[in-house]
Amino acid sequence: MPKPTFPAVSILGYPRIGPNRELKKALESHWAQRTDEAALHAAARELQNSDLAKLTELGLDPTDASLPGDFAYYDQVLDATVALSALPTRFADLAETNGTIDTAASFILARGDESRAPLEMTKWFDTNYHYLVPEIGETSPIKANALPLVESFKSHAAKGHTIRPVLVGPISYLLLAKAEDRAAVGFDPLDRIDEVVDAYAQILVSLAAAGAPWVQLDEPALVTDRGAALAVPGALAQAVYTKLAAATQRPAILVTTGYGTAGDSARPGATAGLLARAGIEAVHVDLVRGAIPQAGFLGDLAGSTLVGGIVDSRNIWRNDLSASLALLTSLGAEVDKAGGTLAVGTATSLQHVPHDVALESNLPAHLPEWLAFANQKVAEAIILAKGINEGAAVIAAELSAAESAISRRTGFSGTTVARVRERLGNLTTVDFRRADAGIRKDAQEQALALPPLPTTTIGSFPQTTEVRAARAAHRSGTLDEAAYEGFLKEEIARVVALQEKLGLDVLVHGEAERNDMVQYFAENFDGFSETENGWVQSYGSRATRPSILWGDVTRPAAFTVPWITHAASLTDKPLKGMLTGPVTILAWSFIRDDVPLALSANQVALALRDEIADLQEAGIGIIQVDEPALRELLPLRAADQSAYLNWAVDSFRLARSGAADSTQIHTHLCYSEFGEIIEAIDALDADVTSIEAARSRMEVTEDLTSYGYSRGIGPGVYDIHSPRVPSTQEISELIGIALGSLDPKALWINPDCGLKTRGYAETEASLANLVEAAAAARANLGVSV
Ligand code: MET
Ligand SMILES: [Zn+2]
Repeated sequence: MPKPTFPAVSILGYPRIGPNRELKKALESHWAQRTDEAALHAAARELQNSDLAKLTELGLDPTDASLPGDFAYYDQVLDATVALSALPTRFADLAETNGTIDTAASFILARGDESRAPLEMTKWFDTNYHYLVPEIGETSPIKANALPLVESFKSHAAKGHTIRPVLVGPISYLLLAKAEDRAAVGFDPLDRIDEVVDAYAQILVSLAAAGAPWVQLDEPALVTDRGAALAVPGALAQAVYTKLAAATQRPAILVTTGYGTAGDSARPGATAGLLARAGIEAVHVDLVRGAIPQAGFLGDLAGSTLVGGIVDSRNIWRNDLSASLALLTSLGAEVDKAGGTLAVGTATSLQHVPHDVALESNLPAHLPEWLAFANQKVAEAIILAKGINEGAAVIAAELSAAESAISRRTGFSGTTVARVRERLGNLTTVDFRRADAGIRKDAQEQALALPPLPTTTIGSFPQTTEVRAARAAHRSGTLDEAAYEGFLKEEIARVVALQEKLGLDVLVHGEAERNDMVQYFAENFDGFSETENGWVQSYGSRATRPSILWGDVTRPAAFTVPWITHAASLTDKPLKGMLTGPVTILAWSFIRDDVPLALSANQVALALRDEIADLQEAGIGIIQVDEPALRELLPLRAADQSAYLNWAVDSFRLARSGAADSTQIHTHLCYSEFGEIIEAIDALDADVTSIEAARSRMEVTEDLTSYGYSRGIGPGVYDIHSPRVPSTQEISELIGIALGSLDPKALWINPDCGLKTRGYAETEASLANLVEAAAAARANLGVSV
């Protein structure tokens, strides 16, 4: 029997939060017990219906499974945990009598309860989306629960939408999981693949019985080093998909491999051929981040469809339709030769981009025509499918519109700024280097005269309702410039007085003027713009609004200096100036696709370098350049990592190398495990590095010491992610652990991260304990101040 052909055009997934963040509102009011579960389901269903109606209106066929059924209340990996009833042992009591996980239980997995921490959250591949990490042990249950998928399919079918249920695939699910704490040493979640595959096979049968013609299994983990090794001939992926393909009575299967190149990167396309020969009907390749399948590697596609993920779903730029059409045409010829059919799709789910450019009314005039958010991208995929199937002439108007928009983008005055390019061109190695650490240390000791084990914070203080209200009022024009400035100055004075009262050694201004540590910089640099409604899901009900970097970066004027010098004028203690580093600014913005990222990083670095010079000039002797996202952009394949780390580290060094020997440069890292990139952290050559460490009980301190890191280090002594106040005793213990491997002269005492999400009550109590624990540690060392 010939295999069914996949629709000529589809998308892998669509933003789930709603154009007006409807899902956020529905979830949060349910969690706050303002609405019951039925109301939540109704609101979610209404949002899904309107999203599907929108996709249909844009031109996806509602009857042939072109519409992705990728809805998730919280997270797609959590939904796979639900589909497998894979309750971690520590949550075993949440199981229904038939072993399944219901909606209420899934929210406890996601958010924890009084007695249990939630599932760990971690970044989804190299994106800013966070998924809930499955915890799998030798005996944790694995039992198919197709009901939520079946019900969703049926209810949409009843409304005329034949969706294609989407599920994280079995290999990726287990590769994204971690072993339960209680599992035996050496146990690997992948040990349970056979049971997981059996459960998937049962889910497929249930979906077929419900009438689903297609199902989508996402296998992005096949693009990582570990997964890639499983996606070559004779390895696990072949066995798993041969087994699933052999399931009787199942929907046709699309396997997707977004975020890079699946399998052997020297043989792009080979994994698609392998899965097709295993009996899978459609295989997707990422043509944006992954390598283009080359002649010969696809081998025999055995009548399958290759879905070419040509529309970038990680970024917001309008597609260069002519280039895409050319690429698809030549790929189509290869696919044809290999005995397959080419269809058009997106590189990954569109969950990483906002809904619609049409929702923006405040962008600078030149920008909208350069952009494509999710809805525009759907239209682009449809146009490209038309182009390859009916010929370029049919889409001539769209090709030429895209071409002229792109040529206006290239020619726009801010896209390439000669003086910025010239300044970059004139850089030499000297611009990336400071004097030896030892020389700097002596100069700083003289200039700053800090006590041993200096205490400090990471920068932000609680962003109270009043702070947010004042910012909103300023934004909307009801609070004028002078009144807003007055408000912020008072807020800074309060924060400085509080730190003096607490007895902290190095003070900060508190960051009340910043809505967000990246957006604030984007607003003050030229080359960036902010959206009004460009929300992208970060995790659960949370969304961020990344700025858009569209041009060469310049700094019209000093902008942090007034706030920081105001703070400094109110105290005799040293005041630490606070900046966000180049990598983090880029990681949390939409970046350019017309220049290398390293070039943008150095442009941001130069803008920061000028700000640092101005801060120093204004008498600020300590400056922190935060790089919490340094680990996040690390490429998925080891072979690509050192090139990234080189430019990332260089951009940091460029930003701070204008500082005098006596100016103490700090950096701050958080949000992930940094063990893997210790060498790069050392290469940043900051005078002091504060780093998240409390939850891992100072693990990183030892890693750093054994690497030979010898400059200042502030491993966080308390976790700021919850309102819990750490006792003095607890903090003392962590300080003790740090002192076990560190030179006391190098140790700083600080929390894990900024305090902006905390309230004042717990902040004051926690910092008081921190100061007390530091004093006790000094006394133990036989020093006092
Ligand atoms: C995510 S890192 C945050 C650093 C920033 N300076 C703050 O204290 O909020
Ligand atoms: Zn942080």
